[in-house]
Amino acid sequence: MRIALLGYGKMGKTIEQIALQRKHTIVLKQSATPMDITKLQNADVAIDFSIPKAAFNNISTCLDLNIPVISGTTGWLDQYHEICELTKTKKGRFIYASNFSLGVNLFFELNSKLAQLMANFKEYSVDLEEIHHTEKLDAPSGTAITLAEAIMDENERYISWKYPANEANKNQLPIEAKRIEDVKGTHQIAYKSNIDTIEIKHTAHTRDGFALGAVIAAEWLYNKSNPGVYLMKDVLKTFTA
Ligand SMILES: NC(=O)c1ccc[n+]([C@@H]2O[C@H](COP(=O)([O-])OP(=O)(O)OC[C@H]3O[C@@H](n4cnc5c(N)ncnc54)[C@H](O)[C@@H]3O)[C@@H](O)[C@H]2O)c1
Ligand SMILES: O=C(O)C1=N[C@H](C(=O)O)CCC1
Repeated sequence: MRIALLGYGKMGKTIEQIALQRKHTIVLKQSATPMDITKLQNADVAIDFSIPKAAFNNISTCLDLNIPVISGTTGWLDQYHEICELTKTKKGRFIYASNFSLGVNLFFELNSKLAQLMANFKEYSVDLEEIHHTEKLDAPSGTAITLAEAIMDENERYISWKYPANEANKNQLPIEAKRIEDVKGTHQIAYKSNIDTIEIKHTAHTRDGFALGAVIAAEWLYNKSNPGVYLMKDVLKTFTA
C-alpha cells in the first residue's frame, strides 16, 4: 500500500518503520499545515497521528479526496460525530481508535468484563489512573476515556467521568492523569472497598504495539470495499473469527 502519514512525530516515525517492514511505501510525511494535496492524492490510505487541533482537518481532507483514513490522534473527539456524518455523506471509510495496540484492546475486554462483575457490589468504588510522557498534549488520555465509558456502561452509579480525580463527586468516575518522562502509556483501574482492592493494569513498554495495530487497521480498511465508520473491534474480529 502507498501510505500517507499525517503526523510524523513519535508515532508517525514508529509507524513508518513497521509499515516498511510490512513492504508498504510511504508517499507523504506531513508534519504541519498546509497539507501536501498532490502527495496525499497518491496514497491508498492515510494514517493520522497528529495533534488534537489538526485531526479534524486531516481526516476530512482525506474523506473529501476519497482516501480511506485511520486516526489514532486523541483529544479531538468533540468532533467525532461530525466526522462520522461526513464519512456517511462522502461514502468514505474511516476508523478511529483511542488505542490500536492488541494488548490494550484485550485490556478493554477485560475492563468491560470486570465492570460487569463488579456492578452489583456497591461497597466498591472505582479509580482510574493513567500515566504518560511529559510531551502529551491531552489529559486524560483517550484510552482512559474509553475505559471510563465502558465502566459507565455497566455500572449505574457512574453517570460521567471527572478529571482531575479530586474534583469527582460520588456519581463521577475519577480519572487521575500523571505525566512522567518517557512513559509510553500505563492504565490502571482499581476497585476499592474498606476491606480490599482489586486492580487491573496495562503497561506499554514501547510504541510498537500502537504502530503495528495502526498499520494492521490501515491494511484492513484498504481491503474493505464497503464504506462506513469502523472500530478496532471490527478489525480484530477478522483475526479471531
Ligand atoms: N491511538 C493510539 O493507539 C495512540 C498511540 C500513541 C499516541 N496516540 C496519539 O497520537 C497523537 C500523536 O502522538 P505522538 O506521540 O506521535 O505525538 P508527537 O507530538 O510526537 O507527534 C505529533 C506530530 O504531529 C505534527 N503535526 C502538527 N500539526 C500537524 C498537521 N496539521 N498535520 C500533520 N501533522 C501535524 C507535529 O509536528 C508532530 O510531529 C497524539 O494525539 C497521541 O495521543 C494514539
Ligand atoms: O503517547 C500518547 O500520547 C498516547 N496516547 C493514546 C491515548 O491518549 O490514549 C494512547 C497511548 C499513548
